[in-house]
Amino acid sequence: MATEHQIYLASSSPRRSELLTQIGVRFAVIAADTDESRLPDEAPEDYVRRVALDKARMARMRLPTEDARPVLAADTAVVLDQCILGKPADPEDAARMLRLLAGRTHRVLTGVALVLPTHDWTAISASRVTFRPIREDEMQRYWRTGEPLDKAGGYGIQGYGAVFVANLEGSYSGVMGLPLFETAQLLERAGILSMTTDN
Ligand SMILES: Cc1cn([C@H]2C[C@H](O)[C@@H](COP(=O)(O)OP(=O)(O)OP(=O)(O)O)O2)c(=O)[nH]c1=O
Repeated sequence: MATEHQIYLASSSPRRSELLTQIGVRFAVIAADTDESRLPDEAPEDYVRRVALDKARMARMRLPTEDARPVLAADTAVVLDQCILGKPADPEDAARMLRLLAGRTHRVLTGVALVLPTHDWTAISASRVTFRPIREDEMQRYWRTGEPLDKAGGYGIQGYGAVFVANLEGSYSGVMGLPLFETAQLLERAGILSMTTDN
């Protein structure tokens, strides 16, 4: 049936849904609840890969076994000097993050996982983002837009946060939360083609 979903997206992020829609994949959203704490000495790349996989596996476990459709999940981290900046807790935390990022280059890593009944596939997208210097009053105003709250590193490249981005090397969709090149590769390996409605 043409309208039936091909995969599940284990994510509450509206950005991930938006990005997956962009490449024509038919999906149903399911919850992705997992412990996102970092293990001792865990490299940022290993962390995003593991958390993405955990999200997809946990969601897979809640599906009926006879439903063999793949589950996709992702995890995004903003990394500066091997430290991971999560989502800001309050305006002070958001300003602290922007002070760290301002006038410097940081990395944005997104791990993607596709879990099928018999095997799992993962991929990582790594980008380098350079911010221009940011004034204190801009930080306060940016917080009041409401944008930083639910985003890793406290900014959204797809929103007002774009004005801070002097340079991007890598994947725009990866920074936004779902790298479409890597995601499409995983889906194609699983026999799911985007840009078509006949599978
Ligand atoms: C850096 C950056 C992050 N983000 C977002 C993407 C992710 O939603 C979020 C990182 O948090 P995640 O923990 O990766 O994801 P999430 O909790 O929002 O959603 P879920 O686990 O249910 O899939 O930050 C942007 O939207 N734009 C950006 O420029």
